Amino acid sequence: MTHWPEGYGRRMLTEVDSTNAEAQRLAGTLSGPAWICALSQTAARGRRGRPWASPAGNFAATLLMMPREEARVLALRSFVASLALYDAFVAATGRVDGLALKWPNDVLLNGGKVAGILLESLEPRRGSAHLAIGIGVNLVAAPAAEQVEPGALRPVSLLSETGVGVTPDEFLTLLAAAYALREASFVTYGFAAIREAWLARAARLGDIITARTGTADITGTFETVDQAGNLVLKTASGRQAIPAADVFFRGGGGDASGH
Ligand SMILES: O=C(O)CCCC[C@@H]1SC[C@@H]2NC(=O)N[C@@H]21
Repeated sequence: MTHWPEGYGRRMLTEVDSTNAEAQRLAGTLSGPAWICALSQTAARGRRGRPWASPAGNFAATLLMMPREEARVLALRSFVASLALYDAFVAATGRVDGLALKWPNDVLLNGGKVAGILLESLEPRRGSAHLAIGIGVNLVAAPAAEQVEPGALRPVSLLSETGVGVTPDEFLTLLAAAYALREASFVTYGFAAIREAWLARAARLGDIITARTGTADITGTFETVDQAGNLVLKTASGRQAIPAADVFFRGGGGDASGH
């Protein structure tokens, strides 16, 4: 049986516009990290201003934290959180088959996107910056493939891919426990251990992929993720370290690392 981790608060909401928006409203009022979970969201947001479908039965939560760190260290929580998500899926299903991580922080199941993360840093309140790690998981339902942009991976749900039914409440406990462990590792040992574990679960490492940065499409061999969390591609014009982009796989399908 998984226990709720010590030191983390928990708020369960029936409905909210967005748990990240709620985190923003709560920033400065909490004395420690807290999970804000909602059974449904009416205005959930995804990365790059995209909407995120958040029907009842799926998981929606934001971890609000206030670590006293520089922005570049805060941003590495993207990897801490995606690893914890991976761990939570393993705990929920009892298997690693078909699970993989896609840079920067998506979780893939059987080549489709089953979970996404939206990391937002919030204006400093009472002296310390806040970080909102918003996590959405398609536990029971996923949008139709036509609803995502061309070339993006097909959305999948945990239920449709594995037959495993998990409630948002159960998933929150698994995720909070997994996150607390990965966070402790990050704080104690730094990014190196997180990076290594993340790379061992990475989808398409060594393959040719395309990173769309907003100003350019960069295609090259996915070599690694560097110490700063950048995606490193070996391209025809040399090695490029990319801090932010959407990644596209050839053929769109995207397989799993099978770690
Ligand atoms: O685009 C992505 O892949 C990130 C999706 C993040 C969605 C989650 S659901 C909980 C939290 N609240 C939001 O409004 N967004 C995040």
